[in-house]
Order: sequence, then structure tokens, then C-alpha cells
Amino acid sequence: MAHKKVVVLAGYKTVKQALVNQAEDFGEREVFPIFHDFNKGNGTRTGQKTLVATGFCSFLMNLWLSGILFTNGNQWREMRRFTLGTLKDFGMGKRIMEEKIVEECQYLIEEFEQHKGEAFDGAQVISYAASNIISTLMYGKRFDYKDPNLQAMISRDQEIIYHTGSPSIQMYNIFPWLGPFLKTWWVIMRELQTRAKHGKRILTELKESLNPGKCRGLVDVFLTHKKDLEVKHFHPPLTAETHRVQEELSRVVGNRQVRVEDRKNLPYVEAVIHETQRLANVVPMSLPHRTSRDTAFQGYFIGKGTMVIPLLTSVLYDESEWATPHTFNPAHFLDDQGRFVRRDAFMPFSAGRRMCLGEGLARMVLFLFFTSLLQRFHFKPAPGVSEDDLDLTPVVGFTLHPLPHKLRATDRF
Ligand code: HEM
Repeated sequence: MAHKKVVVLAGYKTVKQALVNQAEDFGEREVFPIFHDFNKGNGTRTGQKTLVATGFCSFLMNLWLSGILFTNGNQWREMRRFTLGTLKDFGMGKRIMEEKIVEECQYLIEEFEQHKGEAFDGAQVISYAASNIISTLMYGKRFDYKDPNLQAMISRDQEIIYHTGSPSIQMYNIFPWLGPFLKTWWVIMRELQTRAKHGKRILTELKESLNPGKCRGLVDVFLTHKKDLEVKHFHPPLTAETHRVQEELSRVVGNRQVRVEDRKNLPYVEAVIHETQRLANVVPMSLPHRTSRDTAFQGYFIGKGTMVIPLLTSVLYDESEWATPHTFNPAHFLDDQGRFVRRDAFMPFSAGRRMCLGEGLARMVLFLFFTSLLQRFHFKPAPGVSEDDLDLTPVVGFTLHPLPHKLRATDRF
């Protein structure tokens, strides 16, 4: 990239060898200028600041996570350990978290019901619901879907993520002096500023109402310990698959609320969710890594500090791993007895020491949202649109997400 050497890792075996077998060598994060702007330099270039900084001044999840996502060294290690430990205390992957997600499913179902079978765009409300799970974890409170603060927060984040992947920001990452001449850069800076202001306001409110005897969420843990410190979108499965999912749900669960412990008895549902995530390929290039020292890799010498891009697309669509890499095929995750099988090349959360920290939570949310909606509703395209007309071409930003489209949700019962 311009004057910088970049190594692109392609295919399951190569990505796994680097991220898992040589995890230490390939485990640093490359911080692009635009990511540096997200962090406002917090520990990313100098690596020596304490953990209080932008990540925690704004409570918003993205900014918090930017204290992990875009940092290295001690700051990253401490933040990752603190966040993982606290998320576990708050029930990530456990029953308490499940209760919160199930509660959110009910709000989501109510929202879908209000459209009484008329076509509507459900993507935004699913984003609100997913964001509410994070808000509940962060400070023990959800937002009403009509709350303008929630709506503004989500559309701001979506805009930032979208523009971060734009060609002009790629140019900025190569030639940072270009920033002030680029309209997109100004758009991102303005959105980041608004977001930081909004985050500060909420943090102040949380500080003022802090009760050390009653912990509301992760932010309270941070405040009381005085520590220095996106959903998701589905490529809609096809009709036959949807029927089979609904048949399995009816047979195994019936009308009661689906629970995480049902997962093991729902192999087809599991296969469909995994296959959807594989094909959706939400973070196609993962996040950039960097070598932490001089490294020998597959007969090549890679110098310390070289940018490394683990191409997750090439793993999720690897022709030597998947029977039909480019088509939706739940059989990728089923054996000949119809039992669910894990596949090592299923890597949407990446692998190794920088692997997604929120995997457990994200998987729980995907499972409960997906099953609760499919259990309750039949989904059809808007009137006059056939399933074949639905365009699955993704909108390309820093992540991939579906084009806006309307669906009708009609009650199954
Ligand atoms: C379907 C949803 C999600 C997907 C597909 C996803 C995917 C990813 C990927 C590909 C990475 C880069 C890993 C690497 O650099 O090798 C990542 C990093 C990360 N994710 Fe996620 N993620 C999801 C949801 C979440 C959630 C809900 C959280 C928060 C609870 C989260 C927190 C993080 C953090 C903190 C990192 C940075 C880890 C580090 O640098 O040490 N993610 N994620």
C-alpha cells in the first residue's frame, strides 16, 4: 500500500497457520490513520497511555471497543482481559444474558406485529434490538425503538462504518495529509465528534446517578473500580430452508420461547444460521493485523511491523473447504445423519489472539433473534416482488450489509 508492504493471507490453511499456530507473531493490530482518528491517538501510536481515554469517556460500545480493537501492547491486554472478565460476570454466554435477549425478542416481535402483514424494512429495527443488548450490558438500560437518541446513534454508526470502507478513506489511509481535502473525511470527523459529545453526556448522567451498591452494567463496574481504562443482517434463507427451520422449531420447541439450551436439539436451525453467517461474510477482510517481530512464514521472511490482512472471505469461500462455496447450502454444517457439525473453516469471527471478543454474545443474539422471529412469523417479499427479485448484492463499506428491502411478516398462528 503506497510505501508500505502488506501481506495478504488467503485460504483456510494459511490464515489458520498465521493466526492460530503463529498467534504471537501475527497478533498485533495495524492501526490505519482513520482508526487512529477513532481513538484520537489513545495508546495506539505511543502505546503508553493509561486506559482512561476516548474509549471510556464515551460509553458507546464502539468507542469502548476502540480501546481494544485499535490498540496494542499492555493497553490492549488489560482492556481485553477486563472486558472479557466483566462480560462473563454479566452473563455473556449464560442464562442472565439469555433472559435479556429473550426480553428484547418480545419487543422485536411486537414491533413486527404492528405492521400487520404490510411490507416494511425490518433491518433497522433489528439493528436497534441488537444495539439494545449492548446497551443493557453497558449500563443496564434499553432504549425504546422510537427514541430519537437511539435512532441517531445507530444511523451515525452505520454512516461511519460505511464511509470507513470508501475509496476516498482508503486513499486517506495511504496519504494521511489528504484528510482535510476529502469530503468523506469531514463527514466522519463530524459524526465522531457528535458521537463523542453524546457519549460524554450519557456518561455524566451515569456518574451522577451512580449507586455503588447497585451495579447497572459494565460502565458502573468501570466507574466503581475507578479502572483506568453492528446483526445482524441475514441473507434471507430460501423458502424451502425456511420451512424446514420452522418445521424443526415447531417439532422441538412448539410455541414456547426458544432457549439457548434448545440449540443442541435444533441441528438444522444451527446449520442455517452458520451457513447464513458464512455466506454473508460480514467482515470480509477481518481487521488488519501487524507482525510483532521478524517472522518466518511458509518459506518467506516477514519483517517486524508488516501489515497483514487475513482475508476471511478466502476462508469462508475456500473451494477446498466448502462443497458449494458461493451458494447457500446448510448441508455444509450437517453430516449424513442430519447432525450439526462444526467446521474449522467457519471463521466469521476470525481466529487466534485478536479473535472477536463478542463471539459468545453475538452467537446468542443471532440464535435467539432468528428463532424467535421465524417461530412467530412467515416472511414474504413486498407485494409485486418475487423471491428471485430480492437482490442479495451487499452494500460494501468496511463491513458488508444487505441493500434496503421490505419484507412482510405475517403471523404463523
Ligand atoms: C456477528 C457479529 C460479529 C462479527 C461477525 C464479528 C467479527 C469480528 C472480527 C472479524 C474481528 C477481527 C478479529 C481479528 O482482528 O482477527 C472482531 C474483533 C472484535 N470484536 Fe467482533 N464481531 C461481531 C460482534 C461483536 C460483538 C457483539 C462485540 C462486543 C461484545 C464484538 C467485539 C469485538 C472486539 C472487542 C474485537 C477486537 C478484538 C481484539 O482486537 O483483541 N464483536 N470481530
